[in-house]
Amino acid sequence: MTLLAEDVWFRYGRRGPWVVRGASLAVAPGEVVGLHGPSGAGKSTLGGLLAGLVAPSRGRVTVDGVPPRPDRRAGRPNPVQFAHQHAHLAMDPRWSVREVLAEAGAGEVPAELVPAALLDRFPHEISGGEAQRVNVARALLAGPRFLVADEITASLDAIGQARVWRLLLARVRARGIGVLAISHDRPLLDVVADRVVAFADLTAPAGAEPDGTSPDRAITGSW
Ligand SMILES: Nc1ncnc2c1ncn2[C@@H]1O[C@H](COP(=O)(O)OP(=O)(O)OP(=O)(O)O)[C@@H](O)[C@H]1O
Repeated sequence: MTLLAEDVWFRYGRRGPWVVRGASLAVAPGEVVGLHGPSGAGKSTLGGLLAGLVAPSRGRVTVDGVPPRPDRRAGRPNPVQFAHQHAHLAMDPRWSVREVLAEAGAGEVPAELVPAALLDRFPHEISGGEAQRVNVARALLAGPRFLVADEITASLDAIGQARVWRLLLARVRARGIGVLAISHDRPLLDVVADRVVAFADLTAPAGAEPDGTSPDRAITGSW
């Protein structure tokens, strides 16, 4: 079972600039792949495509040959879970942390990620770093085969980052979960990932646009 993007193109709206331009990428079970690139390059968009949150305009994203999506009839969550960069936005503000986690799945919640004192608080009552840890715990509770981890420790200090990654890596290695770790922090990726891919290296050459879109409208990293 491999998470696979094959010649994936994506743009927001029918006439927007291409944000993802012919990207191909594979994540194997148990592998941690780093995705590095400047702010605004399109890393989160590609992460969302790999998690099935949005569909490619062209190309395919598959897990074991089928697009990643939940199987609602069988009650199975999406095999590719997405831990969102903007953790607060990914939580229902009316739900306590306990409810957010219970909805994801049953199982032990690592206290190092979510201390018991946080469980009965609501999203607006926890910090950005705490919200990121709740989101990581939630993604793990869903029992994923793959995890897209989008800047999951950006709101944490260095010690907090190290703790979350140590715990996460131990769990994903034990369960054979493949991870796409997205960050603009290259030194962090060099430590946590088995290999690091530069977003720019996933970009098709100018002139390869499927419908002749002018290359100068393509986004290749805005900073
Ligand atoms: N929903 C949207 N509608 C229109 N454009 C969008 C949308 N989401 C993102 N974009 C644009 O797509 C481009 C890529 O955004 P994306 O969030 O994927 O980049 P990123 O590399 O993850 O950036 P960062 O590191 O700053 O999070 C940006 O120019 C952004 O403005």
